[in-house]
Amino acid sequence: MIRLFTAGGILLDTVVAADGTLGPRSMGGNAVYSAAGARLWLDGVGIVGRLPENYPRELVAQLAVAGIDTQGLHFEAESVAEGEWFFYRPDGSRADHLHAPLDEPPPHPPGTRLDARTRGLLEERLRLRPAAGRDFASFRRSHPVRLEDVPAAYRQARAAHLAANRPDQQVEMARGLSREGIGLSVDPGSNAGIYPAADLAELFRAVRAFLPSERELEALVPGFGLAAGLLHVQRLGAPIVVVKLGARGCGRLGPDGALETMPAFPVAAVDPTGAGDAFCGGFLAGLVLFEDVRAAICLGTVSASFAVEAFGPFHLLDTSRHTARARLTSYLATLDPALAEPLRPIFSDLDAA
Ligand SMILES: OC[C@H]1O[C@H](O)[C@H](O)[C@@H]1O
Repeated sequence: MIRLFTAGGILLDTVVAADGTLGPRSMGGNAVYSAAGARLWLDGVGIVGRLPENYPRELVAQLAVAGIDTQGLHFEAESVAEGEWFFYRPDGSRADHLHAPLDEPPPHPPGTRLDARTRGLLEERLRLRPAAGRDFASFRRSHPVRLEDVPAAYRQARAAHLAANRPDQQVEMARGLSREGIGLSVDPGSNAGIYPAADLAELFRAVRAFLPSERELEALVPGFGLAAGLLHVQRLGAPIVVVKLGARGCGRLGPDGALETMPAFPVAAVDPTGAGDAFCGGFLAGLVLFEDVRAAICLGTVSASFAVEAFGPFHLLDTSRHTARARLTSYLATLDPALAEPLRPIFSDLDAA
């Protein structure tokens, strides 16, 4: 039985980490990382998305072996010629919209630590090269995930996470799924600043939780800053709003209206790709299990901590629930006791999940 599903992109990513390490080409995409983040806590997690005809079938099979239901994945007749590349900078920012042909071997063996000059030249080369065909971003614009992609077997789910998608279809999915009684979390992604106001109002009416990054919140309500931005978005109608702050954790307005932040779990981060998505999946799993926002934040935080420990989603996907629970306990120990103590009895229910 599907309890929760995620919908969004399924891509092929290549990452150059902030320390210059070139990662292997990996399965990526916001739907994958958010599903992985949820699966860490729950069985019955499905994924909905559209894939190009030439997407490696073995990666989809690997996702299924890791416990994600893949009947919501649909292959299109069209192929993609170019994979995504991301370059992280030491300050945590990322250069994206960079692509290279999928049929070309990587310029250096994965695992190579590129020095600053080599890395800069590679980024520049990818930026300047003419496109050799369809990339994943344009594929997703032509083939957005749609409401009708959600299989009948998923319509009984308690919850769904709508990862960044073409805005018209994200709103359409939110409208349709909320009418069916499915509790939704939504990540606007980099489209945050381009939603027409009427669509945003409709989106906020349909969702339970709105989960932008700091940059996306700023794009939605420019110049407000965190606390006032969160208040403004909440007043627009989103019942729960949590802003993702990257390595600084996340924030929301507490019951007294003041900004309450919760830290990230400190790990040796290898690749931050997908951390925000993994947080969203873990967060929604937490809402399904506990109906408690702080508890949901803890689960999202732990999911994100595993996502950043390796390149690609399979380290997170291969993490056992036992290991996740142990990290949750360690995370609680990093929190202010006033915050942590009320959460301990809530998490004792995790054994039954
Ligand atoms: O944010 C992480 C994911 O979304 C992007 O679309 C990348 O593919 C990446 O895997």
